[in-house]
Amino acid sequence: MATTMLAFSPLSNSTFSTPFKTSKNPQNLTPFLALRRNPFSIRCFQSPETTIPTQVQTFWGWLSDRGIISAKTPLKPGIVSEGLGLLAQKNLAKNEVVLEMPKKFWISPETVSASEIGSVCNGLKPWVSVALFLMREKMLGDASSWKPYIDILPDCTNSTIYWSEEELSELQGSQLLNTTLGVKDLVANEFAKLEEEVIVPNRGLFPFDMTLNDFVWAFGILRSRAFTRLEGQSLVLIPLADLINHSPDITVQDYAYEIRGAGLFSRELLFSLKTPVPVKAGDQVLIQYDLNKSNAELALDYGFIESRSERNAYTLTLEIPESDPFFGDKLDIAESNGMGEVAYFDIVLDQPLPALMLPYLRLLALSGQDAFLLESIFRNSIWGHLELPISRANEELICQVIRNACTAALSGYTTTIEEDEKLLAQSDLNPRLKIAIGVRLGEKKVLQQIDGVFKEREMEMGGFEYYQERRLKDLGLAGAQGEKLPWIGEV
Ligand SMILES: C[S@@+](CC[C@H](N)C(=O)[O-])C[C@H]1O[C@@H](n2cnc3c(N)ncnc32)[C@H](O)[C@@H]1O
Repeated sequence: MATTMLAFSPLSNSTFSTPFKTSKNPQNLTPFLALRRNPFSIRCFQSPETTIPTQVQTFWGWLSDRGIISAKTPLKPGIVSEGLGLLAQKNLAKNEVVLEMPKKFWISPETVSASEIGSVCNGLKPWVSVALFLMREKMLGDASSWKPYIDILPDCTNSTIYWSEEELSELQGSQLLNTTLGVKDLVANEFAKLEEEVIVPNRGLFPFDMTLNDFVWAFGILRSRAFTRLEGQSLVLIPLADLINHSPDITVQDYAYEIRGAGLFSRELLFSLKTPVPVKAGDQVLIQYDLNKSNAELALDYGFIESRSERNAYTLTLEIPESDPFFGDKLDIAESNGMGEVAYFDIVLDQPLPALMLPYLRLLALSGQDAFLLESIFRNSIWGHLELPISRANEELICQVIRNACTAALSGYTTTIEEDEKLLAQSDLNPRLKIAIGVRLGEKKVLQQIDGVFKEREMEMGGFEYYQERRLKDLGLAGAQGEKLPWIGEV
């Protein structure tokens, strides 16, 4: 195997966020996005205040005028430690419906198509068109019919896309840093295209100074609050419902929301939100955003992380190098088994390696005397063989490559696990710094775990049964201990 690549993986299978995929890892820290902010400062909603801000009151009045809420509505917005949130107005039972929002109050790509800018948004990616719509509505100010909603949206969250260069430097060496820079790059590219193809040629519709910062704001809003797993919808903002915060204590898999018909004789669609757990009057209604997201994904999408160990993950990217003399055969075998030239493996702290990782690695490492297994007569049975050790040379190479990659990745961080643990024990840590330390610590622990797994394999290698021994045994030509009988040649 000439090279085995370890890199970050673009992950985003969000619930309450976006269908964006990131691509490559920028190599440096230079932010192309100058967000003017003091290090570790956050404007986002801070500790609870008792009075409801005027914008929230106006928003509530706006919803009430449109008949969306009434005296019977079992929740209302309030200031909580996560910013704004939804507070129960009465005791709520598990699975009780707390909000129903008709489709005409959603902001989706359809809303954009039907709007004044619809004709110039044809062909835009759904998220780009909604981001452009949001930016424009914000700039329209009083002239926007969405103003009461736009006014309650935060200027930023603690998502890493909003971090300053100094804040990002705390993530040095981490996959999250690469992913964040990749996402920012992607957003900047989309904005440049949008500016050239839509904004500038249609100045009549966009008579404002629209900057990359504005687009990043809109992107962050979508990433943190658009619902993406709704039937028939790519992404959709649901005012009021998007004030729901996340609770790490809610671990039910079922989604707390759905789209359903408004009634037997109505063709209207409703977004319906339920509380997944019972809530006492006055307490916050919360949901689980996504049980499958890693801390890095939570940090990127929403700007928070959790302490549960399974949120710590590291994505190994493995690739069949084109320079491999057996590239074609290996690719064919990978593809016949549902994989490809590149494979991403999410390794989770305290959990076993993904089942397909060792077979894929053995395939990548196949060479020399083992290469006969790549011949077409083995095509139907090869994957079964790869599920078990092939040869000592093959297994040694895998261990060596992975352990070297772990050492290289670990050397990229500027702090050790012990230093991070000490830092995290401090009280009053800035939330962004806490996220940075938590994520880099988690990544390092996973890397250490991977290294440990392959170190153990190296030590156990002498006791493994390899392909040739299995084959001899199958043919009844090996002794009880797998030793080759003296008169046996190659099989
Ligand atoms: C869908 S919005 C929820 C409403 C939001 N709190 C607000 O003030 O507009 C998601 C954002 O809320 C905040 N949030 C939600 N749950 C949180 C949690 N458990 N811890 C910290 N922040 C949270 C994060 O800023 C996240 O990006």
